[in-house]
Amino acid sequence: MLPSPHLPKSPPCSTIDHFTLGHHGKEEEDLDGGVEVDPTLPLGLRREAMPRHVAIIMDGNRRWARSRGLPVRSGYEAGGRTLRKVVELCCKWGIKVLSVFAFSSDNWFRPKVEVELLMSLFESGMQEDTGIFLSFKKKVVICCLALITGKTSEYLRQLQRTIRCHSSLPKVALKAKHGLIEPSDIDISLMEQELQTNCTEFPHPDLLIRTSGEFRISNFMLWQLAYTELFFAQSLWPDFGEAEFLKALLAFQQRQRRYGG
Ligand SMILES: CC(C)=CCC/C(C)=C/CC/C(C)=C/COP(=O)(O)OP(=O)(O)O
Repeated sequence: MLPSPHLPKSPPCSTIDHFTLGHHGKEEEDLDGGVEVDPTLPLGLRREAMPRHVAIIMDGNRRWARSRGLPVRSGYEAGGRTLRKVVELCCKWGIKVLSVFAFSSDNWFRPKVEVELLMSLFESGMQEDTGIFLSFKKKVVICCLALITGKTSEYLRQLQRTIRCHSSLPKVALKAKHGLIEPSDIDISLMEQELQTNCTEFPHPDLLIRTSGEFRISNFMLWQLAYTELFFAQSLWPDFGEAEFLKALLAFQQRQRRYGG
């Protein structure tokens, strides 16, 4: 991965990279709560061709706020409301895993007040009874939580009954350093075993959506996105709604996936 021009050698502290929500394989049948899968899908959408894992770069929250003369806080809050709706739609339409790019290591260099605001949004988003992830109740898996400090980490510990936290960082380098594997053992299949998204049934996103008219994947899930179909939406994330989500899914269902073959 190319180093970010803005990123110093070590970020001020470890980071939430993304939230991945989804079923944890075999436990699926034991789970209760949450939004029921709707037996009927919107017109044109085919159940058998639904992406199992959708990833989203929720871009454009601050621009949304600025364009309305609102404080940045309002943009993130509106973005949070959009996420709640999208989580519900995923449950309803039978999308099993959703990953969202919530906070990248570069985001630590935003104004302190913004960082704190995002952290507090994550906390409220994870409230068991009211949070954004409620509709995935007892089905939530959070990957890539690396040593979050302070209140947020304490909060996450309390939620472990319903939310499974995975904080493992890639361990391949350490294994090699400690002589547990030879450098020549490091191949694609070994790297695949270490993916943090392996805590879900479907570690690789089928579809990536980025909002706000930007055509980049930035540093989001670079390994997992190798064969992912990309969809770029013009709307800013707070304006992204059911119609545009549907458009992305319909476009995905038209794609021919060849995986390089
Ligand atoms: C619980 C939970 C996961 C809540 C999610 C809250 C949320 C919408 C987070 C988005 C974070 C983020 C850094 C987005 C990038 O857009 P930007 O606003 O930086 O975009 P812009 O500056 O390009 O407009």
